Order: sequence, then C-alpha cells, then structure tokens
Amino acid sequence: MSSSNDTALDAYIDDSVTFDSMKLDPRLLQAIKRNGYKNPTLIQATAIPLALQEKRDIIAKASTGSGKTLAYLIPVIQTILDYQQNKGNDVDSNSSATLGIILVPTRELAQQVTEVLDKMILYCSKDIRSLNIAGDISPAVLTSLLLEKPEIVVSTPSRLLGLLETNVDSLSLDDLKFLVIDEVDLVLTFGYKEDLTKISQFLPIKKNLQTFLMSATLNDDIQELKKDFCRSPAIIKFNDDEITKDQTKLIQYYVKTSEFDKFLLCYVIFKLGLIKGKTLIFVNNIDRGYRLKLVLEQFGIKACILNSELPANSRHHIVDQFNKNVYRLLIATDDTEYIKEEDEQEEIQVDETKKDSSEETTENKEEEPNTSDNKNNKKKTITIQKDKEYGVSRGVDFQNVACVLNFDLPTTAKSYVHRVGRTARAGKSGTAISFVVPLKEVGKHKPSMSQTSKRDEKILSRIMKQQGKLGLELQPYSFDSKQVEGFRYRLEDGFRAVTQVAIREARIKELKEELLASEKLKRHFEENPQELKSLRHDKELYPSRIQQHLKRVPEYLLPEAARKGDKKVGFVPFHNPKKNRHRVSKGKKNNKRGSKSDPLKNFK
Ligand SMILES: Nc1ncnc2c1ncn2[C@@H]1O[C@H](COP(=O)(O)OP(=O)(O)OP(=O)(O)O)[C@@H](O)[C@H]1O
Repeated sequence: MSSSNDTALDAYIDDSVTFDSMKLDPRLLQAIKRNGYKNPTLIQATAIPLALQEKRDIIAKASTGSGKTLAYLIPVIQTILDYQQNKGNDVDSNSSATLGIILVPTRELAQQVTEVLDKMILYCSKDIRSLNIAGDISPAVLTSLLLEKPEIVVSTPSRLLGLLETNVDSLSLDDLKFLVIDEVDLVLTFGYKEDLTKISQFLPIKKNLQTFLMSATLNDDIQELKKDFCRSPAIIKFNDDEITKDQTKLIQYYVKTSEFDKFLLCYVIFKLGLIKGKTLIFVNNIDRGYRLKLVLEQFGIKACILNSELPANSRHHIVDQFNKNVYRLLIATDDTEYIKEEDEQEEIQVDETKKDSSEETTENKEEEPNTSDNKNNKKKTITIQKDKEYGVSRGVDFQNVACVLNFDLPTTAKSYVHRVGRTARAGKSGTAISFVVPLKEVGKHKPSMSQTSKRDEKILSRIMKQQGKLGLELQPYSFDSKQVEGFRYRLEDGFRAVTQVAIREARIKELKEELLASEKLKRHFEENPQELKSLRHDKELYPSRIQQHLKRVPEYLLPEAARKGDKKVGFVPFHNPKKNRHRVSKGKKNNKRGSKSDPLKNFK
C-alpha cells in the first residue's frame, strides 16, 4: 500500500498496457497521472479489467510492493463514479449511502490506504468522500462524520463490527457495492475471522456486492472466506518466480552471531556508518526495542521506536517522518505472531522515587527489576495497553529503506518475506541482513537473550528453502572479527548501563511523552499543520547512565582504512565511514541534556 509518488518495481510494470486505455473517468485518470503512474503493474493490469468489465470478484495474491492497493482502489472508484453519474440522471434517487468498505488488519494500513484513496479521489471529492474509522476518533466526532455519509469507509474488522453492533443506522449498507479485505491472511491471523462472519450478516453479500480479497501470501483459511464472501471469483496468482527472477535488487545476508554480539555488531555497523541510507530494524518484543535503543544511545547513535503501545497518532507520525527521511534508524517491534499468546494488557510497576537507575548495573539486579524492598518507595502502577490493531511488517509502505535488519529473526518464514519486503520497494535496491543465533549460543548471556532465538537455525533453513524456490539466496556474511573485537569492551560498558529498570523507565517515559504529544498533536496540529515537522520521536531517553566518552570512537578503533588520510575502506562493505566521523562530533555537540534545541519545546 502506498501514498507515495514512487514508481513500482520495474519488474512489476506491464508496459504493454496504459491507464489511458482502461476507459477510466477523466478525473480518476488525472489523479493517477498526477501521482506519476503511467503503466499499470501486472496485478493492476489483470485485476482492473476483470473487476470493471467482467464485474468479477477478485482473489489476488501478488508480491509485496507489486501495487495491490491501486489494483482494487481504481475499480472501486471508477464503479462508484459510474454509479453516481447514473444516479444523477435518475431524478427519484437522492439518497446517499455507503458504497464501499475497505477492511485492513491494522490502523497503520487503514491510515495508509486512506491517504492513497484521498489522492485518487482528489478531482472527484464532491462525488466520493472517504472516512477512516479505525483511527482515534471520539464517538461524538465519529457520529458527526458519519452523518456526512462518506461513500467509502476504511476500517479494521473490529472497529467496523463495533460500529455495526452499536449504531447500525449510521451506515446505510443497502446499496453497498464493494467489500475489500486487504492483507486478508493477516486479517485472519489477527483473529478477525469471527468478526468477519458477524460483519457478513450486515452486508448484502452475494447480491450486488463485489468483493476483493488481496494479499502477498495466501493460506488455506482463505477457502472459508471465499465461500462466505465471493461469487465465482477470479483468482489471480502471480507466480513469485515470474516476478522475482528480475528482482536482483534485494540482497540478502545472514550473520551467525551470539546473542550479545548482535548488540556489538549493531554498534559497529551504525557507529561506523556501514549502511548507507535508512535502516529498519526489527525486534521481536517491545522491551528489546528499548534495550537496543538505549544501548545505541550510549554511543550517541539515535534511533526511534515503533511499537504497539504507542498511540496511533504518534505511530502514524513516526512512519510519516521516517518516510520523509527525518530519521535514519527505526527500531520496530514486530510481535504480531505472538499477539494471540500475549495478554493484551501488561501491568508495569514503576518505582517513582527512584531517580537514577544507573547504579543498577549488575546482571543479578537486572533479573529482578520490578521489586523493591524499600517500603517508603511510592509505587505507581501504570497500565500499558497494547494495540491489537498494530502491525508494521505487513503492507506498510516504508519508503526508501536501504536495509532491513532482522536484529531478531522472525519466527516464521512467511513473516520474513513480509519484513524484507519493506526494502527494495518501488524500483529501489535494498539489503536484508538477518542475525541468526546458533543453538549452542542460546542462553549464554541472559540479559541479551531473546526467547525466540532457540528456533533461529530452524527458521533460517526454512527461509533459505523458501527463497531457494524463488531462485533467491541468502548469503552468509562475516564481519572481520579483529576489527569488531576492538569495540567489545566499550559495548560491554555501554550494555551494562542499560538495566532492566532503565528499559522499563524508558518505556514508560516515552509512552507518557507520546500520549501527551498525541493529545496535543491532535488539537494543535489540526490548526498548525506546518509545525508538525518540529516534533521528533528519536530523542534520547536518558534513564540509563550516559557515558559521554562512549559517544566518540577513538581513532585507533576505526578500521585502518578509515583513519585520517586513508581512502580505501578495508572490511567495510557498505559505506565510507569517513563521513560518519564528522557526524559523530556533530552529534556530540548537540546532545546536551535539556538543550534549548529540543524540538518538543517548540510546541509546548
Ligand atoms: N502503476 C504503478 N506505477 C508505478 N508505481 C506504482 C504503481 N502502482 C503502485 N505503485 C507504487 O508501488 C509501491 C508499492 O505499491 P503497494 O503499496 O500498493 O504494494 P502492495 O502490493 O500493496 O505491497 P504490500 O504487499 O507490501 O502491501 C508504492 O510506493 C506505490 O506508490
């Protein structure tokens, strides 16, 4: 899904067809052109005529980044425009009704699809209005927005069901023409099957409703949905190898490493600027995201965090700014696979009187972070609510990501496909690096351990098999251990400072700030959209002991070739580290705590 002006991967474009030849409404055509799209992608060239001319239901499976969003949006908009035109000629017909519903698994996608939709209806906004009901909207505001009778409603299944069950009259569904379920297998993974069954009872399914079920990966569960939602659908499956044989733009590496050395390698990679461009780092749970951020922070490496407990507004803003190149490093928690297993709510005890957690640097203390014997300590319980409708490994159109780094390997091969699909999008090249912990290394260093790494080797062989079928391969990558070793003692020092208590405090601090910002954002930025630029999400969280000396890399630790006067970079494969030295000193200068340049202060 996308809201960009980018072009799709060349391999996906069908240059034997043009949008001009598709007999589309001039207003829609103008919007398509305005976004720089000339030829449809393969999936668009196939699905649009089937949906428009033959009025078929569509089940489509096509790779990540292949342009599935427009494959359903164009027919939906075109048919509604035709319908509105016919209705305009019919003097008896005056009523407004919901004509299309688009269901997506996460709020991130709801926002993204709405943005693409709004661009496509730019020139016909009198005839077609959109409403995303998955966002943070108060019931009163929602009611008044629904009174305007938007023609297309975008939602997650649970939001839509909630609305239908409490206020079915707010949507008039008798004339509904389209139902789209995007990322359909994720919708099912998220446990929405029951919601969909209930929703189907409100919809005129199999009468005059045309359905689109879209995904990059499809599994057997789809059969049931097909039975419930479709009438003799056209099933479009693009053979992945057809497309991927040209797709040499994604280079995949795996790195066998111990649990602790994942942090060490990250430090080296980002401190030396070995990756040129933006990196999206995936971790498997929220705490690990904060641990990594705080460790990197020790060395003056800034990153921002994206996870399911941040408010939806903040999440949207973070993705948006990342896409606009405001941040280079984004640490995203991808825990969607565990959503069913985890409790929705997590109680966290915060010791409010403890000002400085930096004293707690021993590993024993880290094991029991949340208890304190001190009866005088005032404790406050904060309930953190995770958002079930969060997801970033799927469908989100992160733009210009140079590298996806699987800091924690995903727990399924399918999830790997979706994660690495966040790079090498839209005609660009990209690199995927995955850290893999060999079984013999698992559990050797508890504080750096991830529960999921036990299965890393198994998952890696599945991933390799799956990529092998597509003619793609993951290459082993080894770092020059001599060069890396030089950084070890510094990392040990920095790592120790990031206690479990520090992680919890950082997590709560960021949450509080983002909640505050999110509320402020909502009201303030509605009036002053320009100021949105000044809000940053990658501030240092500071609860752990910051050791200023760690922020600088002494010359002797740099690879020989990166030292003064040398031009050639020895073991560094991605990027010239000389540039980075400049950045290091600049970062140091700007890192004063409470400095006036803190952009958050601009909108207080
Ligand atoms: N016809 C086109 N010509 C050029 N670029 C296009 C075209 N259609 C879509 N794109 C661009 O291709 C990128 C990928 O499109 P989109 O996000 O719809 O892919 P997707 O198949 O939904 O991927 P995912 O499965 O990851 O969600 C977007 O940046 C979009 O702007």
